[in-house]
Amino acid sequence: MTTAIEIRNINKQFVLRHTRSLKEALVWLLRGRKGDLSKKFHALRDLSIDVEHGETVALLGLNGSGKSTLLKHISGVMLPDSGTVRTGGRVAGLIEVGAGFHPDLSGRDNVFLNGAILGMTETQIKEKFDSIVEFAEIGEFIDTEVKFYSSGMYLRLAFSVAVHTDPDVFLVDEILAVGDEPFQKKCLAKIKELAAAGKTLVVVSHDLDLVAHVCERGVLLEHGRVIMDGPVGDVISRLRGN
Ligand SMILES: Nc1ncnc2c1ncn2[C@@H]1O[C@H](COP(=O)(O)OP(=O)(O)OP(=O)(O)O)[C@@H](O)[C@H]1O
Repeated sequence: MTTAIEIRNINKQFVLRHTRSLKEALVWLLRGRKGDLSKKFHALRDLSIDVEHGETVALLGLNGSGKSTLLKHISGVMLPDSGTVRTGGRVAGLIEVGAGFHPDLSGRDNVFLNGAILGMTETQIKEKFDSIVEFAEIGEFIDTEVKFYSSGMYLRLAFSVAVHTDPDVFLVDEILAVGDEPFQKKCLAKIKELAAAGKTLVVVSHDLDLVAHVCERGVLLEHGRVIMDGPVGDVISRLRGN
């Protein structure tokens, strides 16, 4: 196996904007703007992790532990303040449902837009278009502007485009939550099909039974650090406090 994702010592801080009183702002100005009026929050701390091609990894942890932030770094939509992120092969997936979709364009146009963003050529998208629409079960709504879609319809189309890009690394963030049950089952079957075909999966979900079903490896985050990395069952047991 070769490395699909190589993350070395990444750090990410967010600026927390606080509303300051006029007095505080005045004192800050009179002191020559010394210090920082905003506070910083360390979301990822010196985090390193390697994922081999074909591994299925669940990112686990309590709310705010940094799972989604880490996934955004793997996808490249976020850059670390320091450290490096390297990925091998095509990376696709669902991180924020609807990201990469333009609300004023139809579903059809968005398939072409999103497909292109995910690295497909126009010919490839044309070839797969019918299959994308069929999987999404969007039917006649494909020519409706996506701003009129329900969150489930967004998810269906976005998921369908992502799986049709033939990704080497597939990222999934808590997306199945907005789909109805039959579609969740269909997505899950597709995700397992990708895993069986040797694709690399990184999944963020609070549905521990689901991740135990889909992933073999678990990575537990706490305050932006990896505190456990091992078989998913062991990591889930720790998370559940067993
Ligand atoms: N763009 C941002 N600006 C400021 N703070 C942010 C931003 N994105 C994330 N954070 C903060 O970073 C921390 C980690 O967020 P993240 O979404 O990665 O957590 P998570 O483990 O995925 O949580 P959850 O289980 O609730 O989805 C949180 O405290 C969050 O408020």
